[in-house]
Amino acid sequence: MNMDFNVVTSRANARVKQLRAAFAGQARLSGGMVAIEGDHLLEEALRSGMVLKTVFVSERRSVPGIVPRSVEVLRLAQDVFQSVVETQSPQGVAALLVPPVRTLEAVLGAASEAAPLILIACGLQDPGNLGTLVRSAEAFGATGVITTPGTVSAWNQKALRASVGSVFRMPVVSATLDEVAGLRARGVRLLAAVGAEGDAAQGVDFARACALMIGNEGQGLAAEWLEIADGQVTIPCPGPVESLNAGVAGSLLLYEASRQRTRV
Ligand SMILES: C[S@@+](CC[C@H](N)C(=O)[O-])C[C@H]1O[C@@H](n2cnc3c(N)ncnc32)[C@H](O)[C@@H]1O
Repeated sequence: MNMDFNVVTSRANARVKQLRAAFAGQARLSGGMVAIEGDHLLEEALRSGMVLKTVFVSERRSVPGIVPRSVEVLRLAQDVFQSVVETQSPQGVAALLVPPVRTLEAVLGAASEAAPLILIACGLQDPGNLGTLVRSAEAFGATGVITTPGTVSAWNQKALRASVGSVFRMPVVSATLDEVAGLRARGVRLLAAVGAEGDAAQGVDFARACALMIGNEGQGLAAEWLEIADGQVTIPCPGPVESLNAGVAGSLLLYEASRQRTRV
């Protein structure tokens, strides 16, 4: 299908409008689709088995060779392309994709996996932090990531970029307080990451099934999350800082869990 095409010169083109809505995070107008931009994310999306709806290329460049011939491709006039994309991208390629439907069950990992390792982002607002955490979760072998109500979407443009494609592969699911509390009945210990006065991370057993709850950048973990926790864990900081960045704290705890799990 993606051979040669007419150049779309109108911002009123239906697909262009969908792309713009997706970049703006307007799920209803975009038909629930997600926008991505740049060659690297496009490659990661395809490599990760994402279903691409449409690829958009600026008239100034060619269609990336990795795009399957079955995918719809639209060539946009340069001014139309630049008016739609999130950044002033020099790469001139963007795409609409259908995000995969994922369940809480997927976050627990395959039944053959003895001990789920879950990262729970409790009210994180910074998409860079969330993307970083999803990337670290994949790097350190977590089974999935949960976002709680009020947390920025993992499909946000900045979160996608910070995850460098991990969002395409890691199960990231939204869950309520009750659903998270319900994980305890599945044998998952809920560990609240707190800046001070928790058990020192290196003495906590992360090898058993557990979920690490990371709090909001400003307020930390709200009382209701602390109440359902089975324990509190702190990364000791000898330096005179009040707390660590949420993305850093979660990544360090995931590293410690991975270190314990892969110890021989
Ligand atoms: C920037 S901190 C929040 C700071 C907030 N003022 C507070 O009092 O909690 C964001 C989150 O990172 C995690 N965190 C930060 N420093 C940590 C540490 N030293 N040990 C464990 N978790 C930490 C906690 O989950 C915290 O809620």
